Amino acid sequence: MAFFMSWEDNYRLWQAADLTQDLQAELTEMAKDQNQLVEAFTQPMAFGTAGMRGVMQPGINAMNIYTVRQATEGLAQFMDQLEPAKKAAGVAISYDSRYHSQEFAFAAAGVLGAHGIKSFVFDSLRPTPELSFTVRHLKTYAGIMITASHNPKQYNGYKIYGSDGGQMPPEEVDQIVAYIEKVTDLFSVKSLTQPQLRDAKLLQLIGEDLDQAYLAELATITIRPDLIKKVASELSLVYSPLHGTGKMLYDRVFRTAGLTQVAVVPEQAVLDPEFATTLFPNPEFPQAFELAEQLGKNVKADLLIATDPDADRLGAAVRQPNGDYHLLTGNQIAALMVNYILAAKQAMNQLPADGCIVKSIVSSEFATKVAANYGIETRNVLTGFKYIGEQIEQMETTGQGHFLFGFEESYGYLVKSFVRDKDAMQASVMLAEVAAYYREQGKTMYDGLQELFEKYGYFQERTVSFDFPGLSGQETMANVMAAFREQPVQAVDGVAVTTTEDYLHQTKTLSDGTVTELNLPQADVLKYYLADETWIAVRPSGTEPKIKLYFGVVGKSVEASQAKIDAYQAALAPRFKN
Ligand SMILES: O=P(O)(O)OC[C@H]1O[C@H](O)[C@H](O)[C@@H](O)[C@@H]1O
Repeated sequence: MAFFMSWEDNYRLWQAADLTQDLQAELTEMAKDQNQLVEAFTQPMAFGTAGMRGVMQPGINAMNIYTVRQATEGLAQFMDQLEPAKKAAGVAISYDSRYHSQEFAFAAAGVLGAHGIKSFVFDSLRPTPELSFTVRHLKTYAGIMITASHNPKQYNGYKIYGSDGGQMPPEEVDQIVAYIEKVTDLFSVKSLTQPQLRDAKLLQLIGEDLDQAYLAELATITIRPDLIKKVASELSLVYSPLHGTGKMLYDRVFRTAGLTQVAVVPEQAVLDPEFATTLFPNPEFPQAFELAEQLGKNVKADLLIATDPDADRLGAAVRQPNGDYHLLTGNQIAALMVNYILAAKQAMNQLPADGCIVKSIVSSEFATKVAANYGIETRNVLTGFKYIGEQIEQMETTGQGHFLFGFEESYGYLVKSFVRDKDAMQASVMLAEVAAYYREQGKTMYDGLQELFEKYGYFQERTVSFDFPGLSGQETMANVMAAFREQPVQAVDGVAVTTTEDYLHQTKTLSDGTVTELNLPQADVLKYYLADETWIAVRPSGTEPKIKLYFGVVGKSVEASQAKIDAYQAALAPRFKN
């Protein structure tokens, strides 16, 4: 498929192709709406924050068997020019509960097989973090995860992992993308069938063997098993896999950690590509917790946990004194875990002097402040867990720094480095242990959060998204970002901006005009620091057609902090008008 062809030419090629029956029918349906054709046939899919993600439909800007083969052909050609041992190390492949996920996984194996590259494919769906673990455990050269994470059911996606188990960083992905772009005829990519792969010994199914190895590592997450044991009979949890891969392991994960009172939300423990009980299978949205809350009230659960369909994100709600549930934000969950991990390790004399936590530049300073109290450094990276993975790799190869925790505000956390992406299985165990910690003191996690607020300040954050769908949306987003640079923000709601960081130009500008260089990779992000400890960031999302506006404030109460955010949001909102 030529990339510089008009959408009409691309569309004609697809019309003439011998498509699968489903895609043929969908193409006929799409023909009724020219806008849809323009969207699907103008430009190919891009690799964003978390790989390639798009709606499942015909087209070059869509997820379908042909674009999956095309992407894999690029990876295979890239691997062809590696030294033989690396190529021979093969590729691990997993997939989630979405429509076509398994089909795409085996399609990828088929293309790799046509290049003589061996695939290790899961016998059924497994979490993204388990795939990351598998790449490291089997020492494969790369990994592929077929998932659109928490996106709606119409979407699917393709993530590539490097041999360290982290999502491949942009420099390597760019090399692979250069190969992908050369695959101009999507319909002639060679692919072996499963029997052919097996005959050629280029396919190995994996499953229980990897589960056991991963579970053995998960068993090491608990810092104080004694604590859990002590309160296990009273600590009640509700868990929901939101119709996805968390279902495969949660039971054994919690049991291994010593948690005995775990009730699963039965309707959401059904593997379902429709995600029928959720508006969005995303634990960031309160609606995803409706059924968990009902069950929680029945069993008087202390803690509700939900993981997204590929089990890399985790959301949680804690019981308040009146019996209602309080949804925690990703930043609060991280602060609670950081506080517990550091306190427990310090008490056990296990806190390394060069320990550090890693977070993204759009995540809260709450955890930073907690960590500083224990003398622990916080490193900041760009959005994307791959950058946290990169830091871990650096610490382990240089011996400088000791990874203690990684997180992003977008509900992603990592406790231990046997996985190099966010891991909701690890986080589930750790959060349950935090609940046990408070329970043992006769408190709830809600009380614990209030204590942290009182000690460190009432940190509150909010992420507001402005949607700009379609090709025209891309242009509008570019204009909005350009306007932020052309008419710089000097004050917000009357509060002066003291520092502006522009990650695209890699500059840090103080209000007196002094400019210094930022030492993070280039990215379209602007971050403002205000005179009152507030920070505000703005960036186009790398996974969805939207601009995200982030606020982080500290105040004397939750209400005061929230009121500040309201005022700042109102002041900046006009900049996002179309
Ligand atoms: O803000 P975005 O670019 O949409 O990314 C939001 C999140 O998307 C995915 O979950 C990535 O794995 C995360 O690393 C990222 O934080």
